[in-house]
Amino acid sequence: MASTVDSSNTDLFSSAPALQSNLGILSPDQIELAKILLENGQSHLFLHWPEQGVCDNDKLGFFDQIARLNSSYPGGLASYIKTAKELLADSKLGKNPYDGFSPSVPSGENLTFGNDNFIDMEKRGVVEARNAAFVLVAGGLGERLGYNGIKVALPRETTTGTCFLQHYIESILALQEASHKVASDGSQRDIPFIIMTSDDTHSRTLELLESKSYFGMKPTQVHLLKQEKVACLDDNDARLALDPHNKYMIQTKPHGHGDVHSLLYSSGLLDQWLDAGLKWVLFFQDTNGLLFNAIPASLGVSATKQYHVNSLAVPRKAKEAIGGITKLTHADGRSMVINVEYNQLDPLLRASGFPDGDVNSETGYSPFPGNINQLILELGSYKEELQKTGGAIKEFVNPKYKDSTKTAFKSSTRLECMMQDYPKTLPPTARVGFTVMDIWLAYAPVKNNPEDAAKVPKGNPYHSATSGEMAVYRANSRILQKAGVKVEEPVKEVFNGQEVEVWPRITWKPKWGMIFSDIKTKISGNSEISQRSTMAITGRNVFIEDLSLDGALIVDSIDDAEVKVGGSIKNSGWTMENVDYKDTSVPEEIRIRGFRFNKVEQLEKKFTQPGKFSLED
Ligand SMILES: O=c1ccn([C@@H]2O[C@H](COP(=O)(O)OP(=O)(O)O[C@H]3OC[C@@H](O)[C@H](O)[C@H]3O)[C@@H](O)[C@H]2O)c(=O)[nH]1
Ligand SMILES: [Mg+2]
Repeated sequence: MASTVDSSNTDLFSSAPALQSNLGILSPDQIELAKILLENGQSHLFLHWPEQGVCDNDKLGFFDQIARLNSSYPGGLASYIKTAKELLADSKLGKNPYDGFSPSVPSGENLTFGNDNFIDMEKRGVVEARNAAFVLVAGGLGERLGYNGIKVALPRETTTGTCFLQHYIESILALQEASHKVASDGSQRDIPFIIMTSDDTHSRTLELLESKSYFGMKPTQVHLLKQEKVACLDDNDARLALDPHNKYMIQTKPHGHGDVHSLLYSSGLLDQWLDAGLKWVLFFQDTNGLLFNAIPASLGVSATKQYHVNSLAVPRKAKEAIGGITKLTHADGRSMVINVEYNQLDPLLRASGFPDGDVNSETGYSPFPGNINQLILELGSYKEELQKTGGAIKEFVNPKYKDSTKTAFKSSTRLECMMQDYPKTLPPTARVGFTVMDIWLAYAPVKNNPEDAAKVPKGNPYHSATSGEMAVYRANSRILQKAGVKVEEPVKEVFNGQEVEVWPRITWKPKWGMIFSDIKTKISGNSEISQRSTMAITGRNVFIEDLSLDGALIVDSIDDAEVKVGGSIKNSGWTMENVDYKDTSVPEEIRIRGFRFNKVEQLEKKFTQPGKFSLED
């Protein structure tokens, strides 16, 4: 219905005379949006508007943005403002969002790398992988890291320089292939890969994919879903904030990774996946170089236990910036197992019979497992739930108040939501579980800049570019140790003010070995690798047999070449040089690590012909 200004809303518009005098330039739809704003206490947005004829294009631009904000939020701006007022009032009162619930330590599935159960779970996971879709949430700016590029373009490790996105794609492709090999009907299916982006990351993510031919994935296999930002709020009345640089624009900020559910729901992909027979949706975050060490076994757990929701977790250090998986039991008997975010765990515990708050137990860890925000959801029940909720996730607000009167904010705030809050609306019959794995195997995110990382309490993980890379070498070294290789123990070194274990710099492509039983088939005899060594395997059929490595070795081969890597290899190798993070003459992705390699000498072998070879060939 075309809308005009009739007698019933002259009152409304007379509350904003500057807007009223401009109604002539607005379309009926825009007038409708203006009404929504005025009805919801937003007349301040027009106070500075000059008379009609001045800056009219800016005014129309303003309404373009309002239309976007209104259509991209379930229930529109009116609903956003209403929720904001309620949450801001609760926050001002200091209301505990977990009121009525008491926390306790939940019990979950524990996996130990390399034992029989782990190996069985990995094999089961590989069978299931062909029924999975992967969803990467990568809309965040990474403010804590402060890196200027997109985080998925950062090298996971600098021995090969492979970036996170490439590693993720190659891991999914390796799983896809391994899964087809064991599929009973032998049919082929491409595992869908979804990336949630935002205005901050979208074009750079797309450019990276296109410039690298999607790292070998079919472009049709990859879908980008862009999340929109939400309006910022200036005060407890949820008055929308104007952009400090443009008075005809609302300031916006990210709404959080919880948007992924409504985006997936509205994309129509879930129905396609169900029709195609898929069973699992796996969510993961932008910078965890160890993640795919944990995927096959935990997918196996989901399948075996028939979990609707399976969250991956690692032992958590008190006050570490990762959420705690908690059992919350309500006075009325309801209970749920859910992530309590790291900034809320301490106050929740203090308010409910744990006077010391978030502290380590006698094990040296928090009794609450740490959420690594890798979720495995069963597709059927997920779709059913989203049909009820439309993908809306419980929101929260986290204003930073100027003072104890809690009336003014230090800077504008906004509503946020988190993807791991998805189980909050599930019925009590839902099978919600979690799987705990070793930190060295499963979790090493890159979130903190060097300065903040160096200030992390002693013994807590740094979550920096330095620790993220060192964790890849540690995990690979330990996996080879378990497979029978004598890998020399690490030395401690300090980079960018952080003391880390430096293991031999061992890397391989996912297709070389995705699960432990595969890796073991690639290793035989008695092999040893010294601490100062570097070993990069980029070929598939590379077999390590009676190798003694003290230096640097790079082996690349085509799939049809079978290469035996053995004998004694000794050279000057690659040394590590300290780099200061403040030294802007060094590229940012290197200096945030605090070291770079000096490639003094290496044995580099490439096998480009089919056949059987050994290193001497
Ligand atoms: O609006 C957003 C915000 C974030 N994200 C993505 O969500 C992921 C996580 O973002 P952050 O790194 O800021 O998350 P945080 O470190 O604050 O906490 C997150 O990871 C650690 C877990 O223990 C926490 O429970 C979880 O919330 C990233 O991949 C980021 O790109 C979005 O896609 N959109
Ligand atoms: Mg964050």
